[in-house]
Amino acid sequence: MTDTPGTAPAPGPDPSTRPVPGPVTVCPWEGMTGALEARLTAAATVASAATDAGPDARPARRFVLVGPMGAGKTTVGRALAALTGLPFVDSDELFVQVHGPIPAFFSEHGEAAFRAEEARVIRHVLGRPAPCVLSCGGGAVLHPGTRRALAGSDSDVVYLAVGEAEALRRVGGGAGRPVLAGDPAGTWRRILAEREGLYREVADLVLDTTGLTAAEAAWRIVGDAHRPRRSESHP
Ligand SMILES: Nc1ncnc2c1ncn2[C@@H]1O[C@H](COP(=O)(O)OP(=O)(O)OP(=O)(O)O)[C@@H](O)[C@H]1O
Ligand SMILES: O=C(O)C1=C[C@@H](O)[C@@H](O)[C@H](O)C1
Ligand SMILES: [Mg+2]
Repeated sequence: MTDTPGTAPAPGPDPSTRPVPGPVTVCPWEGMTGALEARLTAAATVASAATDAGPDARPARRFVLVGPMGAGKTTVGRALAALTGLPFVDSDELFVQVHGPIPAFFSEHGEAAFRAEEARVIRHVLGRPAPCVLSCGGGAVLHPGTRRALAGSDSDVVYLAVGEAEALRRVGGGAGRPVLAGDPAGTWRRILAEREGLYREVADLVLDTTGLTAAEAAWRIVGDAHRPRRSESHP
């Protein structure tokens, strides 16, 4: 922020030593005209061709995966994309492409700025009429705007659940996941308790991946996709 001419500068610490405040003010997603835009545009073209093909044509779906760290959203998402031929989008991977590593962003800007950016990229993807597999970050459902976007989107939202012991085996010591820093086991349990209701609230399908391979989980999701979606059964 700059000072208005004629206004005395606000008292406070030397600005050069102040930490950089969040949130980030530029919207980098709108400038992302590269691989993401190309993939979503191609997928939208396929969807509109399917819709034009006649009343019996079945447009491709969009799958959105939510759930806690270690549930396998990224891994199962890739397997599901390979199985269905849909483009794969991972909100954490997009975040890293734009902002660099998540732990560094957390320390510099804080969690609130991360959530705001995460919500922005998810809304950007959901705002397109493009079938795809979208894997969300573990805490994406915390943002009310993301929950609204999920409820209003024509997507199959899948809550990938996982038992605590298996999740902790999968995420190891929590490397690269700043919210688990310090006490991965205790923190994982606490945040699941805080978020479980939100995962269930947005989900059309709950799938426990404990003991399943990623490929098996992907097959189960596809097998379930003939069911009416939540938005269809509760208009
Ligand atoms: N079904 C599975 N069986 C065994 N290992 C798995 C399975 N799914 C994922 N994994 C492994 O667990 C680890 C975490 O998986 P992944 O990164 O997909 O989780 P995530 O839900 O995307 O987590 P985050 O919320 O942190 O992004 C990876 O090493 C992955 O290979
Ligand atoms: O559950 C969480 O809060 C997070 C999960 C990861 O996917 C990342 O989005 C980030 O590390 C935060
Ligand atoms: Mg992931």
